[in-house]
Amino acid sequence: MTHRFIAACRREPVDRIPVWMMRQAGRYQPSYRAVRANVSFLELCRSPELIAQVTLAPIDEFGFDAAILFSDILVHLPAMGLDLSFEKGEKGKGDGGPKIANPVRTRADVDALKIPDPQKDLPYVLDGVRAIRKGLAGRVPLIGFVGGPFTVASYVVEGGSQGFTRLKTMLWADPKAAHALFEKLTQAAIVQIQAQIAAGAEAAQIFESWLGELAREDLEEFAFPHLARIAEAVKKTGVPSIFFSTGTTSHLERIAKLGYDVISVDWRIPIEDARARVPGVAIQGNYDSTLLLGPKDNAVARAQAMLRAAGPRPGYIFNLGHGIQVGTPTETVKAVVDAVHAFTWK
Ligand SMILES: Cc1c2[nH]c(c1CCC(=O)O)Cc1[nH]c(c(CCC(=O)O)c1C)Cc1[nH]c(c(CCC(=O)O)c1C)Cc1[nH]c(c(C)c1CCC(=O)O)C2
Repeated sequence: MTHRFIAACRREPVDRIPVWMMRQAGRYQPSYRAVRANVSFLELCRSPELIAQVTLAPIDEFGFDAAILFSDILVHLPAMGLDLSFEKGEKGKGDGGPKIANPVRTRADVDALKIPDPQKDLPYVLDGVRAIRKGLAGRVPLIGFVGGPFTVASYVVEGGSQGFTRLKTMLWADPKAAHALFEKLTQAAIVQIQAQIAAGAEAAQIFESWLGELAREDLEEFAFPHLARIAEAVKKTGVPSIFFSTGTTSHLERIAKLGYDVISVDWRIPIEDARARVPGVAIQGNYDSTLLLGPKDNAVARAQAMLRAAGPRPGYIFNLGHGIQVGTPTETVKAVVDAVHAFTWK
């Protein structure tokens, strides 16, 4: 029988509303922090056994309807020739953000980038996918993922989480270099997502988190053509595709034409508006993750209100508008997941 998460991606009727949460494996969980006490973030991403362990933990703990591969949108950068590390954050707060010691600034830097070979360069990701599928034993589907070209480029050009000014300046000052960079990052995304699917991923999410930084004409020139190619590549494999971004709901109708089965929206749009504006795709979202930091009863009530607003029409997946935050109480996550599963319109 088709699982309710896959059914919702395809806009088919479901027995209960499927729910998962972006970053559902992470530092808000004591079990994750225990694993990270002994290994760095990149060591964790490179161990198939640990990948499987941390991916499965939130499924067992909260009963989510989908698992998401534990990895990162930047894991392939060393294979492209970039010196990636995750900085140590403040003591007791885990690692800080990503750092790239040799960021891409010129056309020559772009030309030097290699396209990764997932079998050779990222075997631990694919072994991780296989280990997760084994551990899941068919309980819920596994989502594979890659970063979108604009979002990955922002780290590659800025050298870390330092905004978008350098990358956007490159668009105007050297558009040929920018196009060449997006082209390489698109190819890298396609080979990775295809390899994850071949290894057993049953859906694919594209994290284009920072797309809302671009104006419409720049989206048309530098982003949408690449994102449509990634959608096309996933479509050929037969698994459902999910497109995630933030700050982009003013372009929702256009994004719905990129070829993805599901569009993940943030909390800046009422969920009923998102569903009404693009009835030809499934919608995922759009709960404000900060609500999970507040009182549990309010978090549950707001989840129920969102479901009422989303309405009974097939093609809806409960998720957050962006990732779950450090400090989120696990009891609140459990209460919200249970409330989604208990919800009916009758
Ligand atoms: C922008 C981005 C990155 N990585 C990712 C994105 C896009 C999604 C988004 O917008 O939130 C994607 C990502 N990163 C991670 C996942 C795992 C799957 C999941 O549970 O959703 C996914 C899907 C684990 C992670 N990726 C990272 C962590 C924290 C690392 C730790 O354990 O200390 C996790 C669990 C580190 C990371 N990785 C990245 C940054 C900026 C940081 C530092 C910020 C932070 O610490 O939260 C790059």
